[in-house]
Order: sequence, then C-alpha cells, then structure tokens
Amino acid sequence: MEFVKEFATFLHQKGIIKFGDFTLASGKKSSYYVDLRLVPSYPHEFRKMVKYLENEIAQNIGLDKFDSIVSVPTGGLVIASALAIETVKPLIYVRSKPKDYGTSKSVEGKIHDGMQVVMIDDVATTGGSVVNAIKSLKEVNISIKDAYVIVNRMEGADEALEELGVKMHSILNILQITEALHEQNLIDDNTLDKVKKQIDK
Ligand SMILES: O=P(O)(O)OC[C@H]1O[C@H](OP(=O)(O)OP(=O)(O)O)[C@H](O)[C@@H]1O
Ligand SMILES: O=C(O)c1cc(=O)[nH]c(=O)[nH]1
Repeated sequence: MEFVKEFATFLHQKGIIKFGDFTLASGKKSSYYVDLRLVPSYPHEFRKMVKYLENEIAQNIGLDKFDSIVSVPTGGLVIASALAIETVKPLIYVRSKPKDYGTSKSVEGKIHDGMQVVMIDDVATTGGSVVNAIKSLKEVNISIKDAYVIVNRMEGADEALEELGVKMHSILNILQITEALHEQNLIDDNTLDKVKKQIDK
C-alpha cells in the first residue's frame, strides 16, 4: 500500500491526475484524466514505477513464462520500452491501424507462430484499445493471457478482456488513488464522489 499512497501523491503533486471536463479515447466524458505521458519527465519516479511493474509481473506470472512484452502506442509503449530494457525481454507493439505504406504491418517487431506475450498499457478505461490489439495479435497466432496497466479506471476493461480470455492486472486503480488523495485532504468530498460515479459508468 505504501507505493500506492506515494505514487498517488506524486500524480497529484505534478498535475498528472487532473480534475475537470475531459473527453476520452472511447468518446466517453470524464470528470478526471490521468496523463501518465508526463511520468517519464520525472525519471526517478518513472524508474520506480517500471521497477514496481517488473516486480508485479515477476511475482504473478514469472518473467520466464512469456516470450515478449507487447504494447500499444503511444502512452503504453514508452512504459513497455523501459520495462523491456529493465527485464531484457523482447518487445513488440501493435498499431491501432496497419501502416498504409512501407511494410503495411500492424504488429511491429519479431514475431513467431504460437508465441506468448504479456500486454502493457498505461491506462485502461473501456479496454477498447487493448482489445483491438489483442484481436490483431490473435490474427497472427500470438497468445496472450495477461495484460498489465498502471492505472485501471474501472470502467469495463476487466470484463472486456475477460471475454477474450485475458486477465487485466493493474498497479493501481482509480479508487485507491483518489481515496489516498482524499485521506490527505488533497481532494474534497465532491471530487471523490464524481470519481466514484464515473466507475462502471
Ligand atoms: O481503455 P480505453 O477506453 O481504450 O482507453 C485507454 C486508452 O486510451 C489512451 O490512449 P490514447 O488513445 O489516448 O492514445 P495515446 O496513448 O497515443 O495518447 C490510453 O493510453 C489507453 O491506451
Ligand atoms: O480513456 C482514456 O482515453 C484515458 C483516460 C485517462 O485517464 N488517461 C488517459 O491517458 N486516457
């Protein structure tokens, strides 16, 4: 729990979690936004976050139990790249749509039939981005059982992935983050209430 509180406080201090009116990738509206693309600008915290993610994967799955790390551009790929270097695991990534020039590929990097991968993304909301990537991976006979995100906003991603036989893991969820901030009087009751209403919306 210590990492959760420390990381939640960091997200708030640096304005990485923002409260206001936002439109999300899925088209949904939200009273908050977690912009993890800012984290690499703070290399100590970035490294701590990646190490924590590495430990979680090592403990839950085992680093030798999969062939490659896979991610989706752009937010997730920055984190996955750092994790791949830290763990010395191969990295591949899935474009949201195939390139319409050059190689015309949607899955980039070295792949082989029947390979086993673990998905990394920064934030999960509806799970749509990861679901699309998993579908592209299945088309080229790549297997995936586990996906890891840093922040789970708890808006349907777990269920969407479960339908594809993939387990969603997260380092923190939005309730843990905002409850830790509320406890420290960094956000008020009304802000916490709005976040709770967003869950499963
Ligand atoms: O669970 P979902 O409803 O799909 O939403 C979450 C996705 O949205 C964001 O990506 P975005 O499309 O903003 O792309 P970016 O990382 O390139 O900024 C985020 O990085 C996730 O990939
Ligand atoms: O759903 C999204 O697009 C989304 C939400 C969020 O809080 N952060 C983010 O990077 N994307």
